[in-house]
Amino acid sequence: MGKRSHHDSIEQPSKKKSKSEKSEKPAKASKDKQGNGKETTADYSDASALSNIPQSEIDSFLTENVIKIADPSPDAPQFRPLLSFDHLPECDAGLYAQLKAFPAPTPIQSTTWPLLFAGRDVIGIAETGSGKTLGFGLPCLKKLIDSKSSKKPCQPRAVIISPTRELAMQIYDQLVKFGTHEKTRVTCIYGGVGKDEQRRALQKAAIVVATPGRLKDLQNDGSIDLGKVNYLVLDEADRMLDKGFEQDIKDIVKPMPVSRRQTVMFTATWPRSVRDLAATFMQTPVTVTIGGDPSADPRANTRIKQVVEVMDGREKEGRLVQLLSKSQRGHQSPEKVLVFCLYKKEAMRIENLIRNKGFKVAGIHGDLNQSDRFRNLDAFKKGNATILVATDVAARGLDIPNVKLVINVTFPLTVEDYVHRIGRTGRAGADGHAITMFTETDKALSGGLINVLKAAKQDVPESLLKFGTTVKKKQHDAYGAFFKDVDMDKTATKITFDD
Ligand SMILES: Nc1ncnc2c1ncn2[C@@H]1O[C@H](COP(=O)(O)OP(=O)(O)OP(=O)(O)O)[C@@H](O)[C@H]1O
Repeated sequence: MGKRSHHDSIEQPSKKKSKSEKSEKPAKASKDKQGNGKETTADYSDASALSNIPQSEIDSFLTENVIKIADPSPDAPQFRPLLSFDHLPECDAGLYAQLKAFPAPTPIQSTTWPLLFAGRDVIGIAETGSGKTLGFGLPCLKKLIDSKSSKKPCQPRAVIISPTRELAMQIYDQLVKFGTHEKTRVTCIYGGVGKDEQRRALQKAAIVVATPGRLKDLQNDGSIDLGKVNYLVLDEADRMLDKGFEQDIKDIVKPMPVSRRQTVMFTATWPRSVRDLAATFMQTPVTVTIGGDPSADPRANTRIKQVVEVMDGREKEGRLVQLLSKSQRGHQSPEKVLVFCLYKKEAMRIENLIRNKGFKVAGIHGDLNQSDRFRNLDAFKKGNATILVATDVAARGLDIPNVKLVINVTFPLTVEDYVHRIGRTGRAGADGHAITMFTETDKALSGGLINVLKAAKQDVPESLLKFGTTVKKKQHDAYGAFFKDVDMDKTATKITFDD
């Protein structure tokens, strides 16, 4: 059987056979145009150990992991997913040393790595906690290590943009951990702290991880020149493309050369509302989806047990204390619990309530200064505080070990945000548990929530069904950007984005 026939099981344009299918030669991306109008310097082909694997094994891998690869370039070379770290292309500088801690690439890594090594633009959609950071991070480091680029000051080659400061730091930490030899060439810039040290670090940075506001600031005052960027990542891409960030992203991307830039977008949720805008930043991107149809409703990680409790708003605090007592006092060591609120003022009130009940609690929201935000998150990571009360600033991307339970005290503004919030538990193959308090004021989102529950084969309570199953076409232009239209806390302040 021809080695390319695995495309039968994945979404591909049917018009023509690719060049590699016709020749039956191993697929290879080179300095040639790739059928997508882009010049790349990538040189990638399947490793011989990978080429020798029977096609049936590749097909089983794609089917079992429900992997879809949609490539709009029929003539572009196609590659096999990497089934093992042994299938990675050669690279100097011990880039792969830290991978020994893991048994194998996760499906999103297996499938997107070859495409990224080959220089393609990629949209990667996979459940929360499935290793997307290394999915875009490892090819980024490899590109840097392989390049013989000059080390001009303040002209980074790669930019990774993240919606929050904590997530930017987490991505930075991962890159430094894997790219030990390049660590001095990676830097992280975000708002809420001084600019001078960041300007100094930019002098030798080849990879910059950043939040959009501070990156734009430093770009505007001439501290950074993005004209040589050839690898751009939007992590949490749907958030980065929503109305709250759209203009910043457009401004940041403007000086980056289109023809040589590889653009990469990763997320767990990919609503229709951002897809057209995404296309304007990319050139014939390959869309890789793990675990389901990208056009369906947002999908939660199926290892998370989701429970929705419909109640009156006045019952929430009593129920919260009850749940926390069970998780903190019924065990030898208290479980780590993440409690989500919608508003900053609400988060502060709930944090005080929990503290007054004698639990070890910390908080994270936009009204805290940055050092408090980092300190409190760290206390939770280390277990010095076993409960963290957060706004949606902690909903996306944060990889906190051993969070056993997520409690949503107030439902978020979108079902996508719900999927990200509960995704703070059940990471990297672990099981998780999420309990959501749902009131009549949230009923506009009942249809979307019901679909998320059903898709993950979770129980849907009768009391939730009563609110209706209709899904509104468009919920909000910007997740978390608006004041919720509910008079539950008059002093609550709007959730703002990070700079
Ligand atoms: N190949 C692998 N095998 C096992 N664990 C892995 C592998 N790659 C990464 N991980 C671990 O999985 C955890 C989750 O990874 P990561 O934070 O990248 O998830 P994510 O998909 O970006 O999640 P989110 O959608 O919430 O941002 C991390 O602790 C990471 O170290």
